Amino acid sequence: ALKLRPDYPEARENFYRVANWLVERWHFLMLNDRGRNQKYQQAIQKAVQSGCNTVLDIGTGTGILGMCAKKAGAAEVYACELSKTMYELACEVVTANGMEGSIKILHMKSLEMEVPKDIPHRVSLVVTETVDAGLFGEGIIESLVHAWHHLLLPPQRGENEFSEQSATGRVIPAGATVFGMAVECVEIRRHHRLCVSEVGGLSMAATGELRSPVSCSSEPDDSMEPYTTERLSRLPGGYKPLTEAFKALNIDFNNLQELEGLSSREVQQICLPIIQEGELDALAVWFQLHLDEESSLSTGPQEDTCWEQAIYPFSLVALGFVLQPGDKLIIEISCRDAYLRLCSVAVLREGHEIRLDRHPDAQSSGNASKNPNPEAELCNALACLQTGQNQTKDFCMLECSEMALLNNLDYHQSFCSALGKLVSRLKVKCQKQEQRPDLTDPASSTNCTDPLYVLDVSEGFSLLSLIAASQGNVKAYSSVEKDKQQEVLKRIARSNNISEQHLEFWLNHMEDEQGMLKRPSQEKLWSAIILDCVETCGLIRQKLMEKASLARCLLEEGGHIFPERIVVHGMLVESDILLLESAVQGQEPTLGFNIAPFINQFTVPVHVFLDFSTLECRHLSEPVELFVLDLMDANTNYTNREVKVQATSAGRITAVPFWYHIYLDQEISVSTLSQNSHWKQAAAVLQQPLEVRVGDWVHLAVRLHKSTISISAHV
Ligand SMILES: CCc1ccncc1CNCCCCSC[C@H]1O[C@@H](n2ccc3c(N)ncnc32)[C@H](O)[C@@H]1O
Repeated sequence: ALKLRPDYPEARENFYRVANWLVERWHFLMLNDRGRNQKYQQAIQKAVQSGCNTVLDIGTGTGILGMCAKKAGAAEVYACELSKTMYELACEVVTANGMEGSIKILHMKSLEMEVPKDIPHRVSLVVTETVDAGLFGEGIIESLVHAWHHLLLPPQRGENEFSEQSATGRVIPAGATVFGMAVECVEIRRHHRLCVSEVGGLSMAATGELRSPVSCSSEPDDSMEPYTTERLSRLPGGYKPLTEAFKALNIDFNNLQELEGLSSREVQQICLPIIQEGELDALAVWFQLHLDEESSLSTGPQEDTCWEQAIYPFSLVALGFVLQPGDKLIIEISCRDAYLRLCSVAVLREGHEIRLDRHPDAQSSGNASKNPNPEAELCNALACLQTGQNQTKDFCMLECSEMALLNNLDYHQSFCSALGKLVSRLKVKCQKQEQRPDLTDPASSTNCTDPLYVLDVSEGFSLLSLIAASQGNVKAYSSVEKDKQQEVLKRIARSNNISEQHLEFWLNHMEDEQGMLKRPSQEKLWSAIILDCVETCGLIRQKLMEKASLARCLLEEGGHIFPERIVVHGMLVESDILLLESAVQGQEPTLGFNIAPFINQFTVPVHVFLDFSTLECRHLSEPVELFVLDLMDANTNYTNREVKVQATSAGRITAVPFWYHIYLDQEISVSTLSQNSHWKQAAAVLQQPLEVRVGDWVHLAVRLHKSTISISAHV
């Protein structure tokens, strides 16, 4: 659609969302990582010069590694790519670099490839970088086992073998070493477990077990992810190592037996001394990719690498459980279902062991007197872990952003105050009408014992309906849909003396947005409607203004929409990392190959899921108000605004990060940039960086069209 009508705004907005999805952001980071590209190039050159002259690039992406092999003089180069978009891109890139005749690119997964159907004979070299932050997440083990069986010449046997290199197969990278470390990190903790005992005046004692989608149990459960990923060096508040980095696993990609044995390797336990006091929040995992004997790439947190680490959050032990120096942490490592799984199973403290695999209330803190042989106790603790018999099944799963929202006390306290103000204001109004009924308008006669109606159409898990109901004489409607989540709300309501009939559930997924937004009943209107305005990624929710105008018609006299106003703030920054994550910067980082113009078609002008508080950047201006959205009065809204902002430092403006002050009423507001906000921020990346001197006035053209913010700048 964009190719046909480049100015068509809907296509443009959808393209951004689609482009973000089609081409993963790490492509830009990878291609801009000159060090990585050069290391791969050198390893490939050495292999080709030593005789590997038929090459297969598995997961070619833009084709860069295949082109390296060709340029190094390989006689035959093949490449395969499972993503259609990347396959087509690779074809364009190879053609643009004059190699279309000499690299055969296949749009298929390597596992489907056969000799001679897809490639005429077995190759002597496979290059690939099909790895994710957890190493195995892109299926590299399975791909290499298949490659050794079907696509590669047999490996070199022993040193004395005289067969020349070209008759033997080899893989680049040659192998990997996986490292781990136990960390304390509040930022991880608040995204993966409930950290508060009371929220918005509601006790959370009755919630039951709440879990994020990341399970650290060694039991593979399809609804859970084995790990999440974070860039430890960029987490707000940082992290605290609780153990030295330990070597978790070594794998040789040129050893088929080792590759095949990986998933049946017995579970490994290691015992780690705690080096400083702290709460066990997660295990962080990274790796070294050994391209060959000489060079390797690392994804470690201490490197200046751009890669994320795999994070295994810990959530089973009671909050406030502090590890002490002298403790020993027992960790279990397994990769049975092709995923690397690590979990902490026990702590050895002064001769007795504290099991970490049970829920706190089932804690049997054996002690030295009762437990003469802690190791025996530990072994049977681990044994029972194998069967997973002690994983409590009845828990409620929340997204990480929902868990962080639940832990956001300021957000809920603000709503509690704003709703309280509205409810008392409406009650006073009603009493006045009761004392002096307006005879000219019989409909205005209201019975003040009737409850007020409040509707919460927040996306996902939300406590706001309960907070409304807890104001007294309020009938609250919630759009929470999942059964388990509704049960949690009911349990919280009961334990906070909110009667069942003051809480109803409406389903949010009615066929159209009108479906959800209706009157509470024929003769009633809402006193308050709570809308969800900003997505976790930092963008305005789609169709927000339509929903707001619909909601306004459903309010009773004096009723209110929450929030009533959203003020968008932003500032001018110079940020190289944002450039590196959004577009390939010329030909130089990509070894002189002409790749940038092709992959940069997928550049999106707005970058999302940013942590602005830890983004490496230079501030070139003060924060400035960019835009105001009034949800209570549509007439004051506009779609364009010219904002002038003065540069306070000289530099090159590359982006305009923005965030929101969400006004619940005239005085009470929450910021999406606040310290324990569950929101991330977004940034408009400028088409062309803009040089400014101190004092220069920069004109920003801010446009909001269908919830998509676009910003252009000129001096
Ligand atoms: C230091 C490396 C690093 C460390 C941590 N995080 C990121 C990185 C950077 N590498 C990320 C690559 C990750 C994606 S893999 C690259 C491309 O290959 C494709 N594919 C994947 C498997 C596969 C297959 N069997 N057959 C054909 N194609 C295949 C994907 O469709 C993708 O386009």
